[in-house]
Amino acid sequence: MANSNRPSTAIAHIYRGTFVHATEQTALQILEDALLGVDTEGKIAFIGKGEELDKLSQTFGFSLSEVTQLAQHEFFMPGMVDTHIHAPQYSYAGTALDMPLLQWLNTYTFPVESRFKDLKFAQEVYTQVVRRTLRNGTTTACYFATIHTDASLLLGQITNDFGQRALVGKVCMDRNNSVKHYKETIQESQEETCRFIAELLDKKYPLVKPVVTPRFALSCTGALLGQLGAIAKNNNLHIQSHISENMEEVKLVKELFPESESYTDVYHKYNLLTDKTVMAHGCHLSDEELNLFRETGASLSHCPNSNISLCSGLLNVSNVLKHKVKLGLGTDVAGGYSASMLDAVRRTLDTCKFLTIQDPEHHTLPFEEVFRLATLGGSQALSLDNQTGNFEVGKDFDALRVNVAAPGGPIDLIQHEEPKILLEKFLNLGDDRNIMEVYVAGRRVVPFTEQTAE
Ligand SMILES: O=c1[nH]c(=O)c2nc[nH]c2[nH]1
Ligand SMILES: [Zn+2]
Repeated sequence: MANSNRPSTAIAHIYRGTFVHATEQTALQILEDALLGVDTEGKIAFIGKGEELDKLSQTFGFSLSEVTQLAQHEFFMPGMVDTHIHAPQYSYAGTALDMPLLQWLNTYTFPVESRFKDLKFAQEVYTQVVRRTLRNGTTTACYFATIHTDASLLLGQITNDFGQRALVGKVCMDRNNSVKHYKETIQESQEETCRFIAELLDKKYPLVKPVVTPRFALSCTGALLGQLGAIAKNNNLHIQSHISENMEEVKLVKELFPESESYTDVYHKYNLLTDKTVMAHGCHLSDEELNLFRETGASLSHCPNSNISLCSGLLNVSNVLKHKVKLGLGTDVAGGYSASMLDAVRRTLDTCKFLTIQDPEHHTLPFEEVFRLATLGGSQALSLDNQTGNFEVGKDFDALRVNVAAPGGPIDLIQHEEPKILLEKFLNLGDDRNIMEVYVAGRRVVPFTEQTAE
């Protein structure tokens, strides 16, 4: 039986072939010889079996010649969701990985981010990061920008122009003892956040939304955290920040906020933990703190490349999932040196294995579960799972057309592999050469068009 609704809008595209995705019930569902229809609004109109072609074509009013057939080693998978990435830090990605977090921020990050007052520089870096992430299969990204409102608005414009789904945050910080010119007064931070939200919403970009972004507890006074919690609540907005990334940071937060029971409690007190909150890292959270995440509906972004590169810690993903906390993956450019979500998948698997080496009782995640985290898990972590994350009728068609045997690509196929093996090979060995096309809300955004080409 085809899973179909009565058509309300016309069908724009029909694809036939293998589709792989995650669902609530199963980490990897494989649909072989499936038919998927996308309507003119970019939504999935039906998913059926190849043998139902005649019936579907009558119901939905398309002709058989409109069907695009995937080749033998091709499949569609949902676009990947990068739940945590710093767009300005792309300017030094792949360098500056020789210090722990707080020294790294003071030495590299703050001086570079302060340059984004310059809109020309911002335009250059932000265009590159959006192009690079899209080409690597990130259909949704949750971005930190910098404290500069106009440059942050520019990032919103660029994601919209390229057709990437995005949450964009103007960073808020009214504390910075080391790079004194890179901070705001509490009043500036509050007023500029309101201006950023109003101006971005005013643009009515269909896929781009603002996210309230206190950098982390050490960069903000309690008063600012409280104001940002109120702004998010009054406007029903997403919230993003960092939590419990490295031990020195956790210790300093305790000293700075002695009235709070834990790092998580600091954010909770200021109404910053909601079901639209995503917190990066969480490597050193206690079980009680994880319970508070679950109770509030807040989620975590696992950023394994960054956790390893800055020697911050190893997140125990199994324990997070055991506590039923929503979890996605993040590249955390540039603490993480790679802007590719395929790297985040691999480093997630590596981190599990490090933990298993340390403790053979530790349960290593199967690759299927990590695939789910990179797609559906990320959409849930960003509370966007009613729009994206998998192939369900009514969701937007956010998808990657993968050819595991792409000519000139990095994968040699020795045998006729089944779809599950093709996906495993792509996740472990593939790169952008295997991603033939990227779709966001039904629109093909890679290869780039004349408008989005250099
Ligand atoms: O990985 C990180 N990158 C950052 O830019 C940052 N700021 C606060 N905490 C942070 N952690
Ligand atoms: Zn970060």
